[in-house]
Order: sequence, then structure tokens, then C-alpha cells
Amino acid sequence: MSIAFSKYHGLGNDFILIDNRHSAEPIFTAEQSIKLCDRNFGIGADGVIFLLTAVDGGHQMRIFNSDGSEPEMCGNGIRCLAKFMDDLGIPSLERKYSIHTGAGLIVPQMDADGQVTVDMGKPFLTAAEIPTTLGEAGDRKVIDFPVEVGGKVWNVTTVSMGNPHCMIFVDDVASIPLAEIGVLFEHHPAFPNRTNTEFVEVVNRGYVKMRVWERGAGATLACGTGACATVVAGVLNDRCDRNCTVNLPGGDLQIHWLAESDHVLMTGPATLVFTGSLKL
Ligand SMILES: N[C@@H](CCC[C@H](N)C(=O)O)C(=O)O
Repeated sequence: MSIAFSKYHGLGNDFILIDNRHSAEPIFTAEQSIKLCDRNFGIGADGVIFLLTAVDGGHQMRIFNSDGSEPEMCGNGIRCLAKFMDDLGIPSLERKYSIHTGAGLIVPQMDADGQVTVDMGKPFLTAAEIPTTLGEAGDRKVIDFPVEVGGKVWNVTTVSMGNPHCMIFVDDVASIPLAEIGVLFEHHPAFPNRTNTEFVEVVNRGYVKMRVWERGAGATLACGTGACATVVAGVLNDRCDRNCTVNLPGGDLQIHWLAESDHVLMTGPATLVFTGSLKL
């Protein structure tokens, strides 16, 4: 049996995409996905994304990280999925797709310039371990709290975009030993569901540099949900504007946290790398 796949990336955050619409369950298990993501013995990717048919007959995204864990959402991944759906010729209204995810219904739109803008929904503040809608907490200026990791106390701000993020504002992001410290954050007891960790250097209120250690994937070149969570944390800590460019190792994402609706919009590229077929 052979199974077609396509590999896409969003700013170097790369994914194997499978047209899995014929079934309600992913065609590959977590263990098979780990093998496919292996950069030496497999295709190589940060995750495997399945386009499924949802119970209401609509579209559904499921994803396995490269370690086989299943996150609720993936920002770069859903841009790649929208491009994949567009490339497959799946009909859409105004080039918008409504996609069920573990973080609710998410709506990416293909832009005229080839980029993809995604309505990522509302962020949640998770500092008190009880999710609070940020609309209710909107007046709070400083929401960070101390966590001891690797023998040092770090001030962290935790925001959920459906999946968990922990942001730390630093003076010089290049000086952070990401691999050493990122894995300690990921498995710290303060984060029972593990966490994605973002180190953020504010260059000015409209431009920040961010480096990420992803839960289940390690250091990646970009993280879409992480970029959204970073801007939310930056606004709540009065460090950046609601409309902000996030610079990542793989390039820039434009993030806009809308004051009116509390929704976060993310704009960035999605690129086809190659297609192939897997013999099983
Ligand atoms: N790279 C993604 C996030 C993928 C999921 C993440 N590793 C998690 O476990 O939450 C993005 O672009 O958002």
C-alpha cells in the first residue's frame, strides 16, 4: 500500500501533511509519526498533520509532535494545512477554511499575496492554573510570576492559545542556552501538562525577537501559537503593542491582538517543500 504525503513549512517549522479525509482517525499512530519525523531515518519534520473529516462533516486537524505527543493546536501547522487544502482544490468561501482543532474552531484565510492569515481565537491567561479570559483580566498590567529553573529564578508569563506557553522577557535572546534550559522548563513541575517556552527580547513596542523551545519538538525555527502568546504576554506586561512583528529564527510573523473581539490574528507564509509517497 502506498500513502501520499506533502511536506510544507511555515518559516522553517516543518510538517508532513496527510490527506486523511476518508477516515475519522489518523492513518498513522504516534509511534509511526515519530519515525516519519526522524531527520536521519525518516522524512524529517517537527510534526505530522492529518486533515480529517469532522463528525459534523467539516474539516478537522490533528497533529502529532515529533515525540509522538498530541498538542491541541499548531499555528504554523494550520497555515500549512490551509495551503495544503487550497493546493488540493478543496472549495472554500472567500478562501477561508473553518477547521476543528483541539483549541476549537480555527479559521485560516488565504491572502492575495500568498500569505495566510489565521483567526487564532481568544487567548487564555493560565497563571493561576484556572484559565481566565483575558477580557476579564484586561486591566492587569503585570502578570508575571517567579519560577526557579536550572538554579535561577525567572519571571514567567503563561498564556494558552489552546496549547500552553510560558514567556520570559530577556535583554539578549541570543545569550540564552536554549537547549539546556528549554528542556528544564518543558518538564518543570510548575507545568504538569509540560509547556512550550519562549524567550523574548523587546527591540521596540512593535518588534520583538523570540526563540522557542517547543513541547514535544525541542528548538524549532518558528512557533505560530508561541508568537501569538508572546504578543499577548507583551501587551499584558505593557512591553509591546497589540500589532507587533515577531522575529523568529525562520523569519517574521505579524501578530495583531484585536481589542474589540479579543481574538488574535496571525499572518505568515506557508510553503510546499515536496510531495512523495510512502510504501507501507
Ligand atoms: N509549532 C507549533 C506548535 C506545535 C505544538 C507544540 N509543540 C505543543 O506541543 O503545544 C506552532 O506553530 O504553533
